[in-house]
Amino acid sequence: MNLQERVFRQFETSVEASRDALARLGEIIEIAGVRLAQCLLNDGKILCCGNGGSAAQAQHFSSEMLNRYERERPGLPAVALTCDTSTLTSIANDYRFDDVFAKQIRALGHSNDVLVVYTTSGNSASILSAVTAAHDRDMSVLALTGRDGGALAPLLLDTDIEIRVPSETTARIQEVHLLITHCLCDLIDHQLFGD
Ligand SMILES: O=C(CO)[C@@H](O)[C@H](O)[C@H](O)[C@H](O)COP(=O)(O)O
Ligand SMILES: [Zn+2]
Repeated sequence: MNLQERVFRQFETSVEASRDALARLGEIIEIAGVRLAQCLLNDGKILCCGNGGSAAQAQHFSSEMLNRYERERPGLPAVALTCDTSTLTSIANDYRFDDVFAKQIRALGHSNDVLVVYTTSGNSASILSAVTAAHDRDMSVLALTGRDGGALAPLLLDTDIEIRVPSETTARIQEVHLLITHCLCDLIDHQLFGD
C-alpha cells in the first residue's frame, strides 16, 4: 500500500466508524444529552477525565462548556480533572497514579454532578477508580467507551449511561468520541438556550 492509499484508508475507516456509530448510538447519545442538560439545570456540574488522547477529549469538552461551543451563551460549569499538574503529580507521587482522578472527584463531586469518562479500552485503572469514586459521591456516570467496554462496563450502574463506539481501533474510537462530544454540546445548548 503506498502513502496515498494509507491516507485514503484512514479517512475511509473513519467515515465508516462514524456511520456505524450513528446507526447504533443515535438514541443513547440523545439520552446522554438530556441527562447532561438536566444536570446543569439542577445546578450540577460536569467533571470529566481520560488518559492520553482521551485527556485531550476531556479538556476539549470542558472548554466548550466553560467558554462556548457554536453560539454566544454564558459559560457552563465543567471541570477537566486532567489539567492541574501540581495536583496530578502530587497524587501520583504520594499515592498512586490510579488515584489521580478519584481523589479529585472525592473532593469536588456532589450528587447532582455527572462524571464523564473517556476510555477506548475501558481498562484504564485511573478511570475505573474515578467511576468508583463518583458512585461513592452518589454521582451518575456517562462513559464513552469502545471495543467490548472492558472492565468498566460491568462497574456501571443502571443509572449510568455507556456510549460504546462499535470499533476495535483506538484512533477510530477517539475520532467518534470527539464527534459524540460535539453532539452533546449541540444537544445541551439547544435544550438550555433554544435554537
Ligand atoms: O491517543 C492515543 C492513541 O491514539 C493514546 O495517547 C491513548 O489515549 C493512550 O494510550 C491512553 O492511555 C489509552 O487509554 P484508554 O483509552 O485505554 O483508557
Ligand atoms: Zn490518538
